[in-house]
Amino acid sequence: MLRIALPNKGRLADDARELFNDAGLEVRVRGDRALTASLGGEFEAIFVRAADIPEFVADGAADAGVTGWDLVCESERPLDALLDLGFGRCRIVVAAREDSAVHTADDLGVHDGRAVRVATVFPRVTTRFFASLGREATVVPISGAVEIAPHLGIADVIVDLTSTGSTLKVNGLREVATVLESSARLIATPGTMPAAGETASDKARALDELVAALASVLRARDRRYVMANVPRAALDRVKEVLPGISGPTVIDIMNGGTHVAVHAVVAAATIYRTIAQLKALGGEGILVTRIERLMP
Ligand SMILES: Nc1ncnc2c1ncn2[C@@H]1O[C@H](COP(=O)(O)OP(=O)(O)OP(=O)(O)O)[C@@H](O)[C@H]1O
Ligand SMILES: O=P(O)(O)OC[C@H]1O[C@H](OP(=O)(O)OP(=O)(O)O)[C@H](O)[C@@H]1O
Ligand SMILES: [Mg+2]
Repeated sequence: MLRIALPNKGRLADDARELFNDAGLEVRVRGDRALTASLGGEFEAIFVRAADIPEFVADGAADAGVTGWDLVCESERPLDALLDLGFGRCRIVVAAREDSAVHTADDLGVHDGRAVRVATVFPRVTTRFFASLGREATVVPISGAVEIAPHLGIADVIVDLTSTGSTLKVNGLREVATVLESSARLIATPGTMPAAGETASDKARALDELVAALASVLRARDRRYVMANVPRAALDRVKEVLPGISGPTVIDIMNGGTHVAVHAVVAAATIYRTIAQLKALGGEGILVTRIERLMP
């Protein structure tokens, strides 16, 4: 049995569950407050706080887990990061009061004759960041609502998460420097994956299957399957528009005359341009669909 720690609530919980469902590992919980669930086959989930997941996985209480890279870094535990899951994108930043004299990392020196005071829920990441700048800092550990600290006079700056920037703005704070870029990761207990030449244990094989299943869903998410009827005479130029994985599939159309059908996997981000280019080349009956999974 491979035990996977998933966030029980908060920013990462819904996306993690959706990803596992899409990968065919359906989270079947016995009610809202259940702490464990079967994911089918040899997988089971435990639901815990995102901040505790690095510890649980490092200790082997769970074999794998989904949590933020920020929390993995803060834990300072050795962990195998197996996949960037693409959601929970945010940054840990240094922020100062809008009316303060701190504008860039260069201004993070001595304040009123003493080291800068930094309020944060990330004391270790913060300590490492200031050490990397060669600056002294006094870390003021706080467990939440950090944004208020500079206004209470208990800190000069904060180190906290931001994504849209609206929380900083609402609290009269200005971003000064980026400390870390974060997103959700699949992590595993070190040593679970077999090294080259080692025979895989049942756990290692299950973990390998999990990584392959999640990766195939992530790969599919930013791609689309395009089908179109195009003039045979334009095929060379169509191939430039539809590179596909190994070039587009070209299919004869019954009574298609001068037209053939082309199918290809393309980038979702530029699909609007692909469609416009196909149209410009005489493409008709253009159809775009989502892909559930994509294995290279
Ligand atoms: N604004 C955000 N945008 C994107 N991802 C975020 C954002 N805030 C947090 N995250 C990610 O989600 C993780 C968990 O944050 P979340 O807010 O769910 O819990 P928490 O505030 O740390 O703890 P709790 O609410 O359980 O006390 C963070 O460590 C980070 O990786
Ligand atoms: O840049 P923004 O888009 O405004 O996001 C940043 C905010 O999001 C997180 O808090 P969250 O909303 O998770 O609330 P919490 O403090 O209860 O964790 C984080 O701690 C920031 O306060
Ligand atoms: Mg939060």
